[in-house]
Amino acid sequence: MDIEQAIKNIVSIDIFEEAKLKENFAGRPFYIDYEMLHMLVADSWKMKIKGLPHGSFLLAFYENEVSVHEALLLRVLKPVKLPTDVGVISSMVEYYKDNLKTSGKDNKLDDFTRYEFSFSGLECRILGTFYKDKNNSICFGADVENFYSANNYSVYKAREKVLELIVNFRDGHIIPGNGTDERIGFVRYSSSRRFQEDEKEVPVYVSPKDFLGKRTALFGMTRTGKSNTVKKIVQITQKIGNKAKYTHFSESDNDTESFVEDGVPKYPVGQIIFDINGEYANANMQDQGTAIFELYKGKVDRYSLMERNGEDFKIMKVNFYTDVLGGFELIKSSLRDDTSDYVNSFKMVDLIPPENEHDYSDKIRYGRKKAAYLCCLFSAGLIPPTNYKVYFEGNDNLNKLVQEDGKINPKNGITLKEATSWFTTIWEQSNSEFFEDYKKKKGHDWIDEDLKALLIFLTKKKNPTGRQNISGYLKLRKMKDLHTATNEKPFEEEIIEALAQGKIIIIDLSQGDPEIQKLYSERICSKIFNHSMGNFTRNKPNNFVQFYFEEAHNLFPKKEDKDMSDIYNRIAKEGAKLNLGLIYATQEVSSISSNILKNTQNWFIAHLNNEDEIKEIKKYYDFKDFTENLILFNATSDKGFIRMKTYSNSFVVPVHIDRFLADEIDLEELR
Ligand SMILES: Nc1ncnc2c1ncn2[C@@H]1O[C@H](COP(=O)(O)OP(=O)(O)OP(=O)(O)O)[C@@H](O)[C@H]1O
Repeated sequence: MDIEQAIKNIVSIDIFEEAKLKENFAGRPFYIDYEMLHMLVADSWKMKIKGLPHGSFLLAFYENEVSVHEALLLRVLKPVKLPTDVGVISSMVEYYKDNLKTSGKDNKLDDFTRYEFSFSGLECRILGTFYKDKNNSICFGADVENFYSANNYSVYKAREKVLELIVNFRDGHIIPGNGTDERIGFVRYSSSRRFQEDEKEVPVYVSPKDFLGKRTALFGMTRTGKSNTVKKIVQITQKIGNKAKYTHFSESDNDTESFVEDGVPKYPVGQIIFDINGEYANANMQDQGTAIFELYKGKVDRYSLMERNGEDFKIMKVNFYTDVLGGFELIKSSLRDDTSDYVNSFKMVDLIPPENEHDYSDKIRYGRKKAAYLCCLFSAGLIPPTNYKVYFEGNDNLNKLVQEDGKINPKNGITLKEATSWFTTIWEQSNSEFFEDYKKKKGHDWIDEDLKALLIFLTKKKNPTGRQNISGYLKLRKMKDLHTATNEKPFEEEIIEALAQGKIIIIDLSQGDPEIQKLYSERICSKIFNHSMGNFTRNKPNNFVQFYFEEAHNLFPKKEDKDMSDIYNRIAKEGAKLNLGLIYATQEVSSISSNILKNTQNWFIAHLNNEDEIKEIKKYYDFKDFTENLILFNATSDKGFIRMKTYSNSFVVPVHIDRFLADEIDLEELR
């Protein structure tokens, strides 16, 4: 049966008919308020319904009036005391003291006592109410509008089709069935599955619409199945992207809707994975050929930091001489933590070309600054393009200072080597008469603040006549690995184009140190963000682009970081309007900035091993009901066992995520 049919079948279920089967009876409530319900359960009832694991879904039906169709949705939380418990406990203890057997075949309990002992109380959270509206269709409200005295209700365990309807119920009214939903896993309540193994597997579907342009978090310790879940989401996204109505942007399109009517995206969906460990970009032994690049050949472009012999990788290098601003951004990010005075002044230099073409003086000053900056790159060992020359306005007197015959004239174009020696002489002679006279005449220095910062960096001398006593341009040597002298199209432009066509881009950062990983992911994200913002402000359409980050704690701003200009904060806050989605995985929930957490709509939580992380999770949705269970973990059987809250689902559902397997990718996806 295909998924569409399966979903249609769920929709046709009437829980008011099908949930109230005798064999699903779980107990009778004795206390009820707006949030909690306490009920009486018996061991025999529990046996019949194959147990009541923590987190399982129950339905409490109001039974007093035939015309009222109302059922409270409950989640099993923990045992609660019954008024009769004191008597039961003391009687049980008496049996123990008398060394009388209370269990097994030849136990010594009389029928009445055995009956009394078999009851217990159970506390359940009320998650909301299912009811029928005037049109007789089933709706869900995430609270309780009214409750009657407890004796009016009977509680049933939600199983099979009824459970399927509950866990796949969306948005109050919208029930899955629009043909775009995809299976992600099946309902799983607990690590132990003695009873659950006998029960029919109940599939859980997600709406890809929940992920597109939204923020999704995957939290869990290492080896708990986060990457597997990411791969499932990539697969689901790819499937819906294939259904896009148009393959290209239409120039005349000024309709800002991102979806066509049936929840299908208008344009293909681009996906970009920042692959810190290289597990998406490279063949992965442990996962038996489930590396994304192998499965989606032809749809994937892989980028690497280094040349990869014989492998189909594009190299991410920047030509620092032609992309001056882009290169300078990389340099500034790499010097972010260097706060010495002269480095700070260097980082503050403004290399943006003057806007006003006719401001001659500004243009001349900019020309000098740019040339001095390029000399710093050259001195640091970044190879310039062949026959590269710089042109800037010097001064006849200064040219003579550099060489008696004044032959090195920057106005006519000079090599970077010549320019370096030109600037070095100028700085060393900057106390000479020419500069004093200039200042007297013009009221400002020939060497302005920006040029001064660059010349200090270039000559390694803070004092023009002093010794070389700082590192200066040597600090740029690490940029050599990021630089290329070729004149190809910048790789970010290629990436943006490929994303618009709905490709999957994998950025293999596994060969870079953490600083390089940060630099690259920030740079690429900023370029994509700015491109989308440009489209947005010009009223042009943006297709959906989904960003995937593993080990997000290494890249994202820290919790205490309130810098809203940070690119990840911006994607989290403004991404929705630009159709940019964010999917991030980490084991350190507590280190993620609250701006990002607050803007996260989809949550997948696997095992977490400490209180700090759990404390953070507790603050969101109804995860507080699961905190104790999240600490428990069985390394063999619990991989992929998560608690999931998606945007359109009103409550957390415990799910075992399906394995991402190569042979399940159908040809349709690879179209
Ligand atoms: N849903 C699942 N069902 C069964 N096994 C799974 C599932 N998800 C993952 N696994 C198994 O667990 C292993 C670890 O999974 P995965 O790499 O997805 O974890 P992770 O949390 O991303 O780990 P890391 O943080 O180390 O990257 C996989 O090799 C796979 O064999």
